[in-house]
Amino acid sequence: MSVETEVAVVSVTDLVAGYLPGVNILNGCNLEARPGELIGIIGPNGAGKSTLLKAMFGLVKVHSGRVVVHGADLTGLKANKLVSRGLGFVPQNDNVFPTLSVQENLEMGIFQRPKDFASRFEFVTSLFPELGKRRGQRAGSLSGGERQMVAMGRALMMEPAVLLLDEPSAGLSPVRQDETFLRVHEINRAGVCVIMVEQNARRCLQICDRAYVLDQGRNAHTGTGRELLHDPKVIQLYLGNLAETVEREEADRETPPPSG
Ligand SMILES: Nc1ncnc2c1ncn2[C@@H]1O[C@H](COP(=O)(O)OP(=O)(O)OP(=O)(O)O)[C@@H](O)[C@H]1O
Repeated sequence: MSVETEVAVVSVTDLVAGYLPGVNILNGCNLEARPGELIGIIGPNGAGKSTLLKAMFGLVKVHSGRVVVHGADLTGLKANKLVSRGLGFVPQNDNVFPTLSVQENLEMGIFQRPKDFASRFEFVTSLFPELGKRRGQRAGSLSGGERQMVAMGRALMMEPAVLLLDEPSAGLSPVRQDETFLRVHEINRAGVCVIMVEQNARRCLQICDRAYVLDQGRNAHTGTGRELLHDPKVIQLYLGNLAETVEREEADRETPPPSG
């Protein structure tokens, strides 16, 4: 075992997984997240990014390979077991109970440890003060960005060591997307290791410590967010052309990403 693997919060090794027998979507993915890291997963449509998160969270059948959390092999465990072993997952869709209030949604997040509700509610509302103010409001009546906060808040109730986020900015307006990236950054700064799948690759690379580019169910590139943002191959294949990159960087300089 390498030193890096020993200190990893999560390590995924040679993961082969898929929805149907004999049809692999992941063809040997590897990923590692160390304490306090914000990890991005980007890549083209259909690359298997969401499938990787779902396989880590026991929602997709793993055919071979391993998912290790804090040194324990948790491959193939069911989601409820994984939650109590330190994994949190926020799916892209249907991630709140719309008929329940904000507070009830957060209570659902910690039904396994109801006695800890008050202290975790305090932590979550320190990150998302709006949720405290709207605790009695039905989640279904919130905006897309607010619902995303409820979903992240609910996953944070169980004090996860690692939070898996599937496209948190999907379907939000550019302003709300920026706000969501800021929130993700704050969650990470509060000490939670975050692994985030994102369609908005550029924004994701700007805030993450390291990222993995997936293509056809395999690792295609790995590096720091900064390295990948400036890697000509990654730019050409996944971020648009160079001229566009320079143009966008100039625009981004006017609206800088959250500083760490
Ligand atoms: N429930 C499912 N049953 C069968 N195949 C599925 C299912 N969900 C996804 N797939 C297939 O798995 C492949 C990878 O999908 P996945 O959603 O992981 O890709 P992605 O990289 O997250 O793509 P996108 O950026 O478009 O969301 C696709 O070919 C998709 O059709």
